[in-house]
Amino acid sequence: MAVRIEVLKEDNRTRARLGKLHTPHGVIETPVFMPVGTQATVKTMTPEELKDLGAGIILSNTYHLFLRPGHELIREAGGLHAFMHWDGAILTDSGGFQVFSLGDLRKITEEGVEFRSHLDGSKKFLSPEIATQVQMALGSDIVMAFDECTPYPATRDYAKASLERTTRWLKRCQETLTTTDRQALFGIVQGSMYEDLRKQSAAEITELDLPGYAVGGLSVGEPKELMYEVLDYTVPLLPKDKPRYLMGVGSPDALIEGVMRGIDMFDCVLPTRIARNGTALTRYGKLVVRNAESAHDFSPIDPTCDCYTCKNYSRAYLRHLIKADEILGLRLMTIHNLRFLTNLMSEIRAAIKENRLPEYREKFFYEYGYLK
Ligand SMILES: Nc1cc(CSc2ncc[nH]2)c2nc(N)[nH]c(=O)c2c1
Repeated sequence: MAVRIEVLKEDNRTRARLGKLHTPHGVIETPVFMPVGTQATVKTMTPEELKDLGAGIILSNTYHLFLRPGHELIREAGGLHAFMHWDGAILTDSGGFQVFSLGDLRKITEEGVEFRSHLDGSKKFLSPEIATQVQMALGSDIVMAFDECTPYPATRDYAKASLERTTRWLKRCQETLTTTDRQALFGIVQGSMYEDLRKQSAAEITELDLPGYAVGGLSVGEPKELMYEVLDYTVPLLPKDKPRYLMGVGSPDALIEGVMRGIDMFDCVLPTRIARNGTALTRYGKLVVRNAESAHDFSPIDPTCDCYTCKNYSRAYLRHLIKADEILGLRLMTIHNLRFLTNLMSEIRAAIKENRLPEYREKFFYEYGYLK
């Protein structure tokens, strides 16, 4: 069954949409934040805990699983859903981004990318064909095209050559997929921070009439205001009847700003990563639980939060666990941060439904400390 979005409502004052993302592994309400499970696990969480937290779709990574344990082993296990005991939806990133940010990059050619594994330094090669075949072996519900995430900053010439190669690579991904699997392929718009290049990339990508489109090449170190500016002119170029996915975003404020600009899907490693080093997300801003100020604080991270951690544990205890490098600390902090984000997204969906998203943003930003 194809991946498709059912847009239930378009906000009357912003570009926000309320929708349902239909996938072979369930229907997910949008806008949605997708937890990241890079190595076939959302670190420290069992699939049952993820479901309890409200997660319906998670991300995993071609690059990592290709290197270890290998996609053939996962195919042998019956695919990624069976291998990791997750019956919700899975979106897999194509590996391009990770090669640039993780592997010891050797070189990019028209054929693909040669690199050295970050695990053992051995020479590896990923191409649009290989990245697509890996994702088919994993059996993911949403397959991301093999793209080059144009680094920031980039010259116009580099950005133009890069987006044009990404388009050629997308066509090779599409040719690799069978007709049925093509219904899972999302294209990725590049073009760095140049409006005319974003227009060109969007035109080339949307010509292929894919089931969904991602805005790539953002959240790569540029100022947030610049990211929002690029979204302002890029998102309207994407078809309204297809899901829009902003890759690698983000923090609570960026999630709200992205929804206002018409984004349906988000993912970011930060919430789970900062949880493991003792930082909690709250509606009042970030709380660094490991700091001394929490040592004698026997209140929960956030008294308004309904998560298992906030209902049963104090900041003092969490600080102790994190300082003592206790595994339970990693788990309790992750539970809180993921629940915070699923609650944030459901509050955003309610605000869209009730025509009060701009007011919700104002209130959130004021409480969160963004509007002094
Ligand atoms: N910022 C950003 C983040 C990611 C990783 S998204 C992700 N993969 C695994 C977890 N999360 C990107 N991935 C691709 N393929 N292209 C991009 O332009 C891009 C940009």
